[in-house]
Amino acid sequence: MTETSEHRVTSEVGRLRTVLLHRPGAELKRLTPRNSDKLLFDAIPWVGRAQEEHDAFAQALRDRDVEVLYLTELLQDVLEFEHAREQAIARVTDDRRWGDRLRAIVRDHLCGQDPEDLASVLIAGLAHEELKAGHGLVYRLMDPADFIVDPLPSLLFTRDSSTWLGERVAVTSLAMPARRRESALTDLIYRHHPRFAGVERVYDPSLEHLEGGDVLLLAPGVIAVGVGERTTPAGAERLARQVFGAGLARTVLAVPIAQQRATMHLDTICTMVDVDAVVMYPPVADSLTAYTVTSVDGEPRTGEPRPFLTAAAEAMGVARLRLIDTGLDPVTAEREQWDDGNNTLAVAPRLAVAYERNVETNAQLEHAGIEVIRISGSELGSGRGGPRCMSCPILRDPPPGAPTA
Ligand SMILES: NC(=[NH2+])NCCC[C@H](N)C(=O)O
Repeated sequence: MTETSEHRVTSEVGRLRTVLLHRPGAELKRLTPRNSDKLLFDAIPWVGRAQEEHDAFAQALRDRDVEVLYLTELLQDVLEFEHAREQAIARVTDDRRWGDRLRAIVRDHLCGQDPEDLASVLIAGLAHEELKAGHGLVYRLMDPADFIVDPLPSLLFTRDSSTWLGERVAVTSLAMPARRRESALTDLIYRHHPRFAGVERVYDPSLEHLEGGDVLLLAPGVIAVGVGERTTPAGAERLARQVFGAGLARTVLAVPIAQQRATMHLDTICTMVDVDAVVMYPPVADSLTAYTVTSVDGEPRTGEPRPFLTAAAEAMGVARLRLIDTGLDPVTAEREQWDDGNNTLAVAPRLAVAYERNVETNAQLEHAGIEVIRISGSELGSGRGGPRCMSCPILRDPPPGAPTA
């Protein structure tokens, strides 16, 4: 592809032009106190309000001339194509819990659906009572509160199931069982949607676990990858091998993070708001380390661990990375980190979307010269994700040259 490519992302902060979002829908209505843990939500969201909040988020982006693509619409588009429908149905019916009889019934049910209804099952799942499955053993012995097809409430966080590196898409390999099927949908979209015809891949769901929330494009050619609850060391090593092979990066920084829910991805503790500035959770700012991985004849070579901020600045070719703290005091910092105060989405250098509730962090950002576009996220945040998690940038302008002093 050329200069005029419609898909290219080389940094976290270059002017955002196109983004993929998922407007939450019926899949959130599936959440109950019984299943929310397994489905990775910390509270039961008020769905109508979550949709309003999401619409306001999308509008804030459009107001800054960002093109917003919706995952559901792209999925419905591709489900018009027979071969894409077949793949989608084959993938969703490949479930060992079912047995042949239930599988045949589900397949029949799905084959009769139009693209809208099929997309809806693929995203919101299929409840026991929604299928008239006759008297087969598997169906009858199933707990009626269980799903035949599990819903995907975390699809809202489009950052994780695919991520763009240069002109290539990485369709990721999600670690949590509740989310694995998400990348079957992004895979389908990138494989069949005319908008993405000819796009090459740099990662695939069959590879080692890697989630987009762990991947930060610190600067053109420099990628940080969090290694923790979601991305494994093998996933980071594989990513390095893939990006070196494709000529997409010269340095990958593997950054170990605590294997906890609060820090499930690197972007829960650190996001970029300028070419040389990050908002970061203070308790980790000094302790975070990075293993610098470089390419020696195409093979990843790993150096000794060093402080993340030093290793990052050096790889990026800046004198230092400016640090903006989450919160003011340790307790506020912990609360605001939990509520995704670190999880900002840069629309351009020094212009970022953030949840309004993180009052202290947003004040710190403004104090440091960052313009903050505040959105409400009381319901959206119940799945533990902020503006960065909820967005997959597809096109950004190249970032302006990073200052060297
Ligand atoms: N990039 C992120 N931080 N994504 C947040 C994902 C939240 C989602 N409920 C999960 O637990 O997987």
